[in-house]
Amino acid sequence: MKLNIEQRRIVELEPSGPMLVKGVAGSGKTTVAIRRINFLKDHYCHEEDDRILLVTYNKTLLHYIKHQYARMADADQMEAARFFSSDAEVEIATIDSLMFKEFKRHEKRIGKRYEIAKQEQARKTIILAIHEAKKSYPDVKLLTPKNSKFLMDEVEWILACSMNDVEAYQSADRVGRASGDGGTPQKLLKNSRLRAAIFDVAHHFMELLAKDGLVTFKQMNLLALEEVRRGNTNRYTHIIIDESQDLTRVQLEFLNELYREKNHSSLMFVADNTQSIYPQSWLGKGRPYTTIGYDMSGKSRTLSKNYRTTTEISTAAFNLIERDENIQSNVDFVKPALIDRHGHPPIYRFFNTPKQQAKFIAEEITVLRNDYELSDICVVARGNRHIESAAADLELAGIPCEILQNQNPDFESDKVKLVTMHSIKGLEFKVIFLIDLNKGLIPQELYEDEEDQKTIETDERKLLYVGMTRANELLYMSSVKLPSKFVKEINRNHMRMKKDAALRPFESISMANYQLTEQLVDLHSKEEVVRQWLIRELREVYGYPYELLELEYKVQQFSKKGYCDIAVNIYSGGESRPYIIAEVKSFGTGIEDALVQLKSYMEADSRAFYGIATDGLEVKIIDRQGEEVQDLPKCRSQFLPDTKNKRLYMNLKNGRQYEYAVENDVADQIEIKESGEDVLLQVHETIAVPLIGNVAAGMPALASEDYEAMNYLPREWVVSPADTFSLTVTGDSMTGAGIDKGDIVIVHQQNTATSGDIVIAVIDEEATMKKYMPMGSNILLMSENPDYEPILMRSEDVHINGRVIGVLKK
Ligand SMILES: Nc1ncnc2c1ncn2[C@@H]1O[C@H](COP(=O)(O)OP(=O)(O)OP(=O)(O)O)[C@@H](O)[C@H]1O
Repeated sequence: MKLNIEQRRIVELEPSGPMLVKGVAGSGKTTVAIRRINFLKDHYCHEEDDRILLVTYNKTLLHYIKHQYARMADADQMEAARFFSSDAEVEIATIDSLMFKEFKRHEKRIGKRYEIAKQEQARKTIILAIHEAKKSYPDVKLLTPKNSKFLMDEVEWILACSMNDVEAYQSADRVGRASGDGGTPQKLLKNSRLRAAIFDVAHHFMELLAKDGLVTFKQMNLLALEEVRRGNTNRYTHIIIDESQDLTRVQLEFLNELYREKNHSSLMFVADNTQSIYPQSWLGKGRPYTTIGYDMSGKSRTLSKNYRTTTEISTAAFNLIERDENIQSNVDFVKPALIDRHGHPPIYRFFNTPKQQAKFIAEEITVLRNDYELSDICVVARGNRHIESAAADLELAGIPCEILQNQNPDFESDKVKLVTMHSIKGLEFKVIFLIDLNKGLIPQELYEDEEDQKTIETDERKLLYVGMTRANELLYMSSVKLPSKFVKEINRNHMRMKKDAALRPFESISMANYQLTEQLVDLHSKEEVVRQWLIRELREVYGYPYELLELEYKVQQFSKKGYCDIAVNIYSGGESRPYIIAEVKSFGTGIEDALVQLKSYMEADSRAFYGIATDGLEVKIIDRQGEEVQDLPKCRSQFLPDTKNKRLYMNLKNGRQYEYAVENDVADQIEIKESGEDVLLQVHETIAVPLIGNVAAGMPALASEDYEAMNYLPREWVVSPADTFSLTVTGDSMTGAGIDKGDIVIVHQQNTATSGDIVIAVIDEEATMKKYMPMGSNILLMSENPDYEPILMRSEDVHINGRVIGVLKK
């Protein structure tokens, strides 16, 4: 892979202390971090004690990065220059393992062993701590076991941020907590009695745990920080911190202690705040780097091009976060730039039961095996429980799989991988199944207080964003029972119901927006909502106008009559006939019966080419042989009724006849063919000829704007556009010349005529159309209809108004 210019610049940047690389998901931040190791090793590790550390957030990412680094190292082996690189030590480790090591040193030094408190122990202890604090703060209402979750989170935050004294906590900005913006009072006011009470809870909590020889993870980190500050640990000349947006303040301070500042040293923070998914993260909440002692002005670089996912997947993922004010307003927010790589939009499916979801995944994977290795596929869920149950389902379906949290995962094993949304951060797979996107599961419903709940929803939204942006090529999303509100927020245009069909996922349509209601018998029937959704898809996605759709289409089956839910009628050879027929069932009730019905209708009326059966949840499209096909064809212009106004034009100037067609709503777009020919003649210029009345009415002044309509003709058909007008034929005296009542004659205004011309002549103030035959000083005006006698007039009694140069037949 060739790095882009900005990526290469970052890899090869001259070290000068702290720097920040921010970028969108998939922009190559980790790639750059890995490549930079070798660059630093080759050029900035010339002293004996120079060491490089790449820190990752979690174990899965660690294994993944080690796997990538090993691959890159293999490729690099071949480069001769690398034989001369330094032997500087490179360590790739998770932040937890680094801190745990230090914690162990701490234990050893003080000769005491701690036990990590289990969740249940911590929960019980916080309740005891609340009771203790209540003794000093009886007036603080929040101090009740009912709020133990809120208080536990706050205590954890105090520990994660190393708020050692109450003053520090009293003055801290509690970014990420309910701010009172929603009109409710802000709970955690600075310098408040409430904060003092919470700090007291934290104090009792730690004291109570200590009595039992217990510590929490956060306390363990504090002890590690204390230990590393003693200065007996090996330090690193270069530290690269991947996913730094997720670290707590204590973790960041710890890494700062591990950093050995030299003239050629560097400390690179790699971050994407849009992927900050932990409530206790420090920088990810938008805090400036100055809060940890670094001034990043002029020292940050941005990567905005997403190389990982297709434009379609990126667009849907971005749609999920773009409405969240908290995300958009973060100081380090970077808007993704899309690369021109297209693929399937995310496929979204909804299921009534977990079993249906499991069946769908297994079936889909079985088909995907034609194009993908099992190791390309990863199933992702919000929590461990769902991952475990999905793994069991896959095993049951005979699909080998492996949960990635396990020690030393083998990324290349021929097994489908399963992982939680938190652990998939930083990883990528060609195919991702995001399962159980259910109400209550994502966002988790943790707080009763609406404001508190809202604060965690931004992190939860980012978590789903992380999951969506892991897919290289295909992203499946699914819900069981009630869909997550996040899924409902993604614009339906960005998702599909099936991999190879253009149908968007089901969406319920309100009755006020029902279409073709004049054809409906029962607006309230359960099936109607599914039918209306399908009508909308046929209209908006496949382009079939409502005029082509017929509801309750009658199908004659021997002696029986059946009524098909929708027929899409198309026009062919001027005739209308069914092209697609559809059977719908009430939402989620299955499509087996619908398919049977559909097939019998298609057998009875063999004109339909395609059938579609759906219950809004499942969909099947079949051809007239009953075979399943991937998609319906889109509407083509030849399916529509002919909207052209076709007429015959008799050109009296050259004696030829033409087929004249004009689009109804674009009158100046005319098509001309010589009669009987297939080839369209080129019309270089059209002119508008006013229709100013009818023949019997004579000819009003041409200048009058009071004409009835315009007829457009090719310029070459007339002599002089300014002297040309047209009249509607009222009588039948010229039928023999092919000019009938209702036709339009095109007239060139002139006072003279030659023998045989058809003219508009005025006799006794009455206009008439006749054939002009001069006979000495007389003129014979002939009809082309044996019912009418020729009229012989003296020349001076006949006034010629114009000559008919063409006839536009009715
Ligand atoms: N210049 C490039 N050309 C082609 N592919 C690239 C380029 N840079 C990165 N990639 C690919 O894009 C994908 C994402 O890269 P990487 O994992 O480094 O991104 P990231 O910014 O760390 O993503 P995230 O923050 O979402 O974990 C990888 O498959 C990587 O190989």
